[in-house]
Amino acid sequence: MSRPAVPQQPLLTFPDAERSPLSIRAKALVFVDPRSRELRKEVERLAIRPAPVLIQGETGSGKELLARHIHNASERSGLFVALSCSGLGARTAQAELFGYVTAGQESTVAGRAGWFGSANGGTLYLDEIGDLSLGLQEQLLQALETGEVLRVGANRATPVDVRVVAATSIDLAQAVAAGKFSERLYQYLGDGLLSLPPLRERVGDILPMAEYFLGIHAQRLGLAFPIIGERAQRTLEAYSWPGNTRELENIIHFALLVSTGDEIEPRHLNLPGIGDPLALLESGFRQALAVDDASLRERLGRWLREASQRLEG
Ligand SMILES: Nc1ncnc2c1ncn2[C@@H]1O[C@H](COP(=O)(O)OP(=O)(O)OP(=O)(O)O)[C@@H](O)[C@H]1O
Repeated sequence: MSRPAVPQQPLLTFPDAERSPLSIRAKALVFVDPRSRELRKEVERLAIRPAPVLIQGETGSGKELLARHIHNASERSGLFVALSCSGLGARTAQAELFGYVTAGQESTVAGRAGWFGSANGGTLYLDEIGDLSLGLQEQLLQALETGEVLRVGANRATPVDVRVVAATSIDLAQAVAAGKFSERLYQYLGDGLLSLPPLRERVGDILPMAEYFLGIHAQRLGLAFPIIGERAQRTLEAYSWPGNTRELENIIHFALLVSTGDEIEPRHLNLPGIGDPLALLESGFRQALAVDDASLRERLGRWLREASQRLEG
């Protein structure tokens, strides 16, 4: 039996308020490292299935970009609606997510439809799904399983055709074990699990991404396109990138603005430790401790101690 059509809602504003103003939305996925290329194959495979997807990855690693890519590759005709579950109001979350009806019908169309209804025919991206309350997790699962939502204040359920792509930066299996996340929803979403490795484990992506960000920011700002010098390249590859791709983009944007010649050098990279002599000495100490030869280790240690005393004095 075919379902009654649900009108498409003319929306949307994406909740971008928490994003760094420096960050721009990449138009392309830069996936060069062998691990990323494997992941890409998995993404293409999952994208064309109607099933939900769960993307697990550290903050800034590219989960939303991947979700957009999945939506585009799925050829679903509706909108891609991005929602951060951590941004939902404690008391209004249910109405925000599933919509509501009011006697006077004075609310806006978007308000009535809720995020779920707004993604009808398209994809609902639920960032940090672990932040959803257990009650809403159950309602979400029910909506996904039945293809219907019950708006707050409504007597009848409304049919919806929504594909969910959820994302998390925490290990949801642990949240399930701790009783904080619904096991059934985890199993439902986990059918399409994508694990996005942190940037430090995709070293082959670092320089191509750096070049890519340099290109788009240089073009946007009308600046000449400097090259990334050999030493700066090694520095970028050796850094641990706790903020992942978003941090890399910010570092490259900064380097573009502060470099004067036609080459980016390590001193242009605003990374912890670079240009800070005490931090350099600290890393020297660490390396000296690892030296096999005891007398050399002792001499290096003495020399480094003297140097740091001079610096501190
Ligand atoms: N593979 C990639 N190629 C090009 N740009 C990328 C890639 N991955 C991420 N980016 C860019 O890095 C930035 C961060 O990505 P995104 O917002 O998708 O990360 P996220 O994991 O969803 O972050 P958060 O955990 O904060 O929600 C964005 O500007 C995005 O366009």
